[in-house]
Amino acid sequence: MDSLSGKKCVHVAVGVILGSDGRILLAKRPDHLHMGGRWEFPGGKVEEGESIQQAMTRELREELDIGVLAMEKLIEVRHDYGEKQVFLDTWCVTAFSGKARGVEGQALAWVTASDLTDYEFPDANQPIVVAVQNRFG
Ligand SMILES: Nc1nc2c([nH]c(=O)n2[C@@H]2O[C@H](COP(=O)(O)OP(=O)(O)OP(=O)(O)O)[C@@H](O)[C@H]2O)c(=O)[nH]1
Ligand SMILES: [Mg+2]
Repeated sequence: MDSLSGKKCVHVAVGVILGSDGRILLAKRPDHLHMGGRWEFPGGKVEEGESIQQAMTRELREELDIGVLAMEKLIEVRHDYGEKQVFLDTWCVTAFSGKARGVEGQALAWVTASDLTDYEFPDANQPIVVAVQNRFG
């Protein structure tokens, strides 16, 4: 809990998943969720007692049925949505096992770093897109 605002800060594991051809995996958020209909980097909330690696591994197994083999830190982004604050703990997933599929029925897209600007992301994601383009663009 953020003691200044009293608003809960949600710690989110965000995965920039790199395919073997250098493209990046995006997933479409279901319409009924927060920021629904926008494209996101797969991931989800870090649970109590979990490390970021454990959370990323669990979320990407649940959402995409892949196994995280290697990840490295990219950027930390804090954003206030008004109704909630998010801490997007963003890592590049540089190696994974299996073939990604949208386990929850979500659409997936493999996108080059330079094409990321064609996609509509949640409001917090702009610094992530810039960081990805700086590193891989
Ligand atoms: N996964 C993900 N979440 C993001 C991104 N950008 C962003 O603002 N978020 C926000 O982070 C929060 C948590 O993400 P989530 O909804 O994926 O959490 P989750 O998988 O644990 O789902 P759940 O709510 O069903 O437990 C949401 O409010 C979401 O809008 C992003 O690129 N990827
Ligand atoms: Mg999620």
